[in-house]
Amino acid sequence: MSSVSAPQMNGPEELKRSNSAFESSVNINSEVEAKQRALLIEWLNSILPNLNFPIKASDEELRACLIDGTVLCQILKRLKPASVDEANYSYNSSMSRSGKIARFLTTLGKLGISRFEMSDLEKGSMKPVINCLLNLRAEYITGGDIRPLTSISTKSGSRQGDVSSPASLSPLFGEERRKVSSDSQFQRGLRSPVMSEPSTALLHHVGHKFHEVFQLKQGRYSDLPAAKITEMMKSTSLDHLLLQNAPTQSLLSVVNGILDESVDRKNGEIPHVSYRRKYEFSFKALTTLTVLQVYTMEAYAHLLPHMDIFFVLGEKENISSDIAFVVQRVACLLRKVVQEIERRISTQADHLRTQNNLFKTREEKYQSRIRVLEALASGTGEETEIVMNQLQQIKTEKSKLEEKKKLEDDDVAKLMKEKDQQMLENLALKQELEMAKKTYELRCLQRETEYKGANSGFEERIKELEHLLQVSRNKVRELEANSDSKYQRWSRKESIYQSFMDLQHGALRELRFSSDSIKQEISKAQKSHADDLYCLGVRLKALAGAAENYHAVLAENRRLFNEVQDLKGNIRVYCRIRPFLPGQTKKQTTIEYIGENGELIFGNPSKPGKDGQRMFKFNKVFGPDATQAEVFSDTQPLIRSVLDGYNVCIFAYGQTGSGKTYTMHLVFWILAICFLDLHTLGIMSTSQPNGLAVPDASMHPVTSTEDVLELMDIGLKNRAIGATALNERSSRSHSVVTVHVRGKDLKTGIPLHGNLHLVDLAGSERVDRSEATGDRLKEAQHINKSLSALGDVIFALAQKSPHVPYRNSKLTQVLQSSLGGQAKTLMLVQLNPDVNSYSESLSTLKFAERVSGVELGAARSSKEGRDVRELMEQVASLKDTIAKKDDEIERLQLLKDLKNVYPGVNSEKRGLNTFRTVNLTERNRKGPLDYECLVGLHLLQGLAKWGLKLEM
Ligand SMILES: Nc1ncnc2c1ncn2[C@@H]1O[C@H](COP(=O)(O)OP(=O)(O)OP(=O)(O)O)[C@@H](O)[C@H]1O
Repeated sequence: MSSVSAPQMNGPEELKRSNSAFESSVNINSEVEAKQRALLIEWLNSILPNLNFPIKASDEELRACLIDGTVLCQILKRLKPASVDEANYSYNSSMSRSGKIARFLTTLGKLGISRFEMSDLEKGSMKPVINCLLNLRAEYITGGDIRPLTSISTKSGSRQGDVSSPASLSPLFGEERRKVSSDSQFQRGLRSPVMSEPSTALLHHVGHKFHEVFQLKQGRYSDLPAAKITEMMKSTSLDHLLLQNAPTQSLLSVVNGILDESVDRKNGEIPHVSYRRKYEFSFKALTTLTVLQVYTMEAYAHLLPHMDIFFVLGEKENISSDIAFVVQRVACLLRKVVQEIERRISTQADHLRTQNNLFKTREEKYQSRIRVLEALASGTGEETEIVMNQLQQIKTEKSKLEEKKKLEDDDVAKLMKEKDQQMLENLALKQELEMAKKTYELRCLQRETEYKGANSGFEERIKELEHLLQVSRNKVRELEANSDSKYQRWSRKESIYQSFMDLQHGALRELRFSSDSIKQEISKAQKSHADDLYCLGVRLKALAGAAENYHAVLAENRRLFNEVQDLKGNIRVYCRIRPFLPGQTKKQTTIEYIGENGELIFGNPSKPGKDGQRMFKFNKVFGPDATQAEVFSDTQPLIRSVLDGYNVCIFAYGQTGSGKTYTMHLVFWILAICFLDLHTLGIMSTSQPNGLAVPDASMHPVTSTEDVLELMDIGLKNRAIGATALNERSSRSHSVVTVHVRGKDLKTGIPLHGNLHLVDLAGSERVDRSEATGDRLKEAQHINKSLSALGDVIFALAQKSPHVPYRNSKLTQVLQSSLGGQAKTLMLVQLNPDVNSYSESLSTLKFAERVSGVELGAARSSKEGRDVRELMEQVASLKDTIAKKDDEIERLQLLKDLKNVYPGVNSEKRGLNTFRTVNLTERNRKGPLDYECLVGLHLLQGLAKWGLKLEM
């Protein structure tokens, strides 16, 4: 550095030139870019003559030229045809744009030339593209002639006579033509009066150097020895520049170039925008060398923080030492520039001081001359005075001019200051504006994105809403149509209802009127009705009393009728119809009608109509629903007459399985005293001393119900029972229970003796139906024979035949006293309603009909001394009583008819039908006779105990 001579500053002229250079350097980058672009276009035109691209084309025009990749391919084809063959590519129109560009970039990569991105060619700044192509140019060109890229390594072999190369090579940079060429350009730039001109060349040159350095970093760096780098850095033209005593602005341009290159080559890793802005700002503001120093230092200070990036990259690629070297070299260069600038500033200061001294000396010289002239002037008289005056005038003018000049200088300085300040403010404002613009753009972008997002959402929403609106409009239309139609309907209905209401109101008025009149009528009717009701109540009371009497009279009538029957001596016949048994499936009945007064219509199912019907009449017919109690209540008076000393015989007759035992069962269990199994009896004697018709029969005194039951058990065990096809437990024998009652009339002391025969006959059966065989057949034949004998006896009695064949069977012998004497006889005819038993039932009914016609003669009690006349009188009085009762019945019948007209009177009927349980003990005490009849008492008490109710 000591060898560098001080720069020759030509005072204000140099300063003015510096100022203009500073101003022009504000646009240095754009100018540099324009020149680089022009250089590139010039080169392109030279290697591709057909291109003929305008030199002053803009970035965008250049982009349009290069973007389809064809020109790039042509460049490659021109520069490196081998690459086309190697890759076997054909650069023709069929290849896609991106394919061509990619190929170009690949080839660049192979050549170790830093590439641009595809996006750089498509949009944004074209600077990376231009730099890349300039690098390509720098790799091989010498003045528009093609140097094959394969010979890049042998740079010394490049052609002489490049347009850009100087005539003579610099002694410092003479090793490589390319470098010499660049350096020569630089030197030429230094000699140029325009400051920007050499700076462009310098920038390009220094940029090229840095490009090499950074290109090594990207690709071949590791292959390059450190010594080579040192050599490269040493070979920079900066030292030369300093040695050439280049203007300060040139130095600054060099620094600018170094910084630009370093920043550009950092691939955007360094925030060069802010750095450059600050740099430019400082650059523009530099009006003095002091400021220049500040700028340089600041630029350097800005560069330093980014240097660590080199180290980071270096560490990554194990090249830290080399990078560090590069950075140190850069720092060294910058330091040199700074030192040079400092030196020049101090030199300028010295120069200014020297000039100042010179001006002062000159001023003193002029002053002394003035003084000499004054002295001369004072000694010459008038002329002198005139001269003096003139001199004085000149002096005044001069001082005025000096003052004016001073003022103007002050004004100029002030204006300069203001101008600088204004510029600073402008820059600050521009910066702010830029920032604001960018922020605004960013916000605009954000807003636009948001707006787009929101807009699409809104559009969808609007569509939905429009759809909904449409739907709701349709609905509204429908609803309107509906409501219209409804409104019309309703208005029609309203008018109808209105007229209806009017009618109704009219009708209501009429109704009210008629209701009032009806109310009056009703109150009248109520009054008369109450009167009628009162009368009716009175009548009803009378009727109730009469009805009660009627039933009492009816009962009495029946009793009297029975008594008449008894007096007549007829055998009473009660018919009982068995219900269908649970197992019977065919439920076709032969019984067609059962009357209250003993009528029975028996029908033949095979002969429907009146032909198949036959009517029978008995004393009483019990239907299938009749209970045991009902049957017993009708037979009970007959049993009671035993206590009056009468002989009573009750026997059940009917086919097998028709219910004989069922009916007699209850009576047997209570009344039996002696139980004779006729089947086991031997020959009977009719005149036994004990009054029994059956020999071997024993008499057992009983004092309680238990005694009777015990005797019954013995009898049942002795009775022969067997199963037939018609009855599972068929009684295979006749059974007779005889109750002997002995008593005494307490008034007269006359002894009384009555017998009760309860006879359960064995069932009559058709042998073919009962499927009896063997012993059963013999039994059946025997039974049928005895029954037939009974039939013969009955027939003889009915015919009033002089001979009654009692002796034909044991049965008829046992029943002789009951059938032939003055006994009260009741035959219970049992019927099976099943149609299969039609013929048996018919013969049973015929037999019963014959029996009912048998007159046994008037029954007589054993009360001795009662003669016939007395009995006849009794009959006569009874007939009278009956006649009276008949009258009474007629009267009551009338009342009954009246009651049917007024059914409300029925509540009284219940009292008439009430059953009363017989208090036998009390009755016996009140009765005409007081019996020592324990058996009868127990018998009836037993009935009461079993809950039987007897209608009295
Ligand atoms: N009124 C009735 N109510 C309910 N079941 C009855 C009635 N009459 C008879 N039966 C039933 O019919 C079946 C036959 O009755 P029962 O043995 O009394 O006949 P039967 O005439 O004595 O026969 P058999 O001459 O063969 O001894 C029995 O199972 C009995 O319980």
